[in-house]
Amino acid sequence: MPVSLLTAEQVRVAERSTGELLANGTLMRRASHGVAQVVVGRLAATGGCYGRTVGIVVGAGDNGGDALFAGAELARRGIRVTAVLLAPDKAHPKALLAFGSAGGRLGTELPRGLDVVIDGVVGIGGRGPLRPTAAKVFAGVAPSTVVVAVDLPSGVDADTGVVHDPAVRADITVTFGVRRRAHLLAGPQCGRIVVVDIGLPADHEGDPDVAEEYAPGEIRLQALTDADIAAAWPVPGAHDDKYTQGVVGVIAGSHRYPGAAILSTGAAVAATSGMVRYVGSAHAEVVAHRPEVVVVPELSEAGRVQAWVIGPGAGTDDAALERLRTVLATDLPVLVDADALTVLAAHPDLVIGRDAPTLLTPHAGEFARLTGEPVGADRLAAVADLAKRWGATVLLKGRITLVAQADGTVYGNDAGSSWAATAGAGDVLSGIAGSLLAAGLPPIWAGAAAARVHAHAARNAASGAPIGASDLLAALRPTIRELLAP
Ligand SMILES: NC(=O)C1=CN([C@@H]2O[C@H](COP(=O)(O)OP(=O)(O)OC[C@H]3O[C@@H](n4cnc5c(N)ncnc54)[C@H](OP(=O)(O)O)[C@@H]3O)[C@@H](O)[C@H]2O)[C@@H](O)CC1
Ligand SMILES: Nc1ncnc2c1ncn2[C@@H]1O[C@H](COP(=O)(O)OP(=O)(O)O)[C@@H](O)[C@H]1O
Ligand SMILES: [K+]
Repeated sequence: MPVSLLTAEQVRVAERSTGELLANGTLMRRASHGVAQVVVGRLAATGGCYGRTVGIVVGAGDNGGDALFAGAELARRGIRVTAVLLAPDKAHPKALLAFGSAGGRLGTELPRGLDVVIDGVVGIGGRGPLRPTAAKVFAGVAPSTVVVAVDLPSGVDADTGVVHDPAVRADITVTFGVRRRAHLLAGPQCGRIVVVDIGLPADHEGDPDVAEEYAPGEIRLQALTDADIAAAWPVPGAHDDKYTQGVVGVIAGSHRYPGAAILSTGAAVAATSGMVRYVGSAHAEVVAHRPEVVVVPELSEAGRVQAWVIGPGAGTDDAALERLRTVLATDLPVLVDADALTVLAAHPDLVIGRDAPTLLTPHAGEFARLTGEPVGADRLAAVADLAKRWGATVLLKGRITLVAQADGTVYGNDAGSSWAATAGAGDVLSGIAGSLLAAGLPPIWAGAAAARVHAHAARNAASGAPIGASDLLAALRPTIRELLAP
């Protein structure tokens, strides 16, 4: 089941729904216990707890309360804990008392050479960047110190994932009950994310939607899991043949840029069974790499397909516009990428009002061409807005890929590494997503599943060293095998 990522307000609604547990502080005790356990686990794995040193940076709200209660628990285990209170008169009174009784010390700055620092400056109540006093404290933290953020790294916006400057960069983020949007949108800033069960309804009823109510058109952010994707991935059945599984047509590449055609068709061949057609002037090169691709130079000669991919390395001249016009006039799903997006930017009417599914796959530069302005810091709002205005599904590329449907549903994927930031990687993505579209997956699923498999393949191919797009392509089949039969 896709994982939901909630806004700060939705998290507060979920917390309020527990009634007494919130009012009597049980939730906070569970949350702080979770934080302490993570820190203990980390110390235990690297030599044990006794005599180790932990610093706590404490803000004015309940996030600081969590940190202080966690600090009390750590102090009782023989750890030397020092807390810096950023707003001493506002620090959570009960937590401060517990911290002092357990033997925790207060300081005006953090000791040097700490094993762990706990960021309890702000959580979902935070606004804007770290304030100067907090920034000064974190500036003195050594790179070898493990930074554990309570709920969110402070300075990261809970709803948009915008990483303000300065902000805390965490190695581990411990959160409570349900994931916040920033845990996906600012994944690299959060480090490893640990979700602690604090007894919110959503934890127990197996339904992450319990806490959520959405008005029509409101953004609803989710992440597909490997299990979701494996369940949806097209696998041929006993009565399938090459046609029944969906034929994808790829219009890509040129004499000048044959590589895009080879990468896109190669990915389409690897991603699903069935059949791949190719239209374009790189047909000889495509067949030389993949003899199973059925190639023709002209669109008018192409046989039937169930979805089109158009654009990678395909040019932006009048002929390219005509081909784009022709495929978008069909009632087939169409994936528009690369050069075709540049052409489309001048002719948005070709997509707006189209009844059949359309998947646009821009990187940030192409996105700016489509909308006339940069993506901006709030990528989620930007991609959801374009999808809504154009009535299309939009996949915005990057380390965090966001795929937005016109109704406000957005699937996000953190690639987990950035090895895919290499020329031609987008051509591979287009082939994967196109073949999934041809197999009948809705565009948001085709885009999100392709992005996740693409990211896994990049990581597998790289395993610690740089890759080119051909390496990513070669890793696709083993990656899909691993996904389907883990
Ligand atoms: N509800 C529950 O049951 C549970 C809640 N839980 C925990 O509570 C957290 C939410 O607590 P919260 O609502 O008190 O807000 P919180 O994130 O501590 O920050 C607000 C304070 O920070 C300040 N401030 C704002 N921006 C700032 C900045 N940039 N830099 C510095 N300071 C800044 C601002 O004060 P100001 O200085 O502006 O007066 C404001 O008072 C949540 O994330 C989770 O950890 C868990 O225990 C589970 C159960
Ligand atoms: N920093 C990054 N981390 C992870 N993946 C990335 C990063 N930057 C780009 N990618 C992925 O690599 C691919 C690049 O696509 P694109 O920019 O169209 O490249 P090209 O046009 O050269 O094929 C996309 O799938 C994108 O999501
Ligand atoms: K925090």
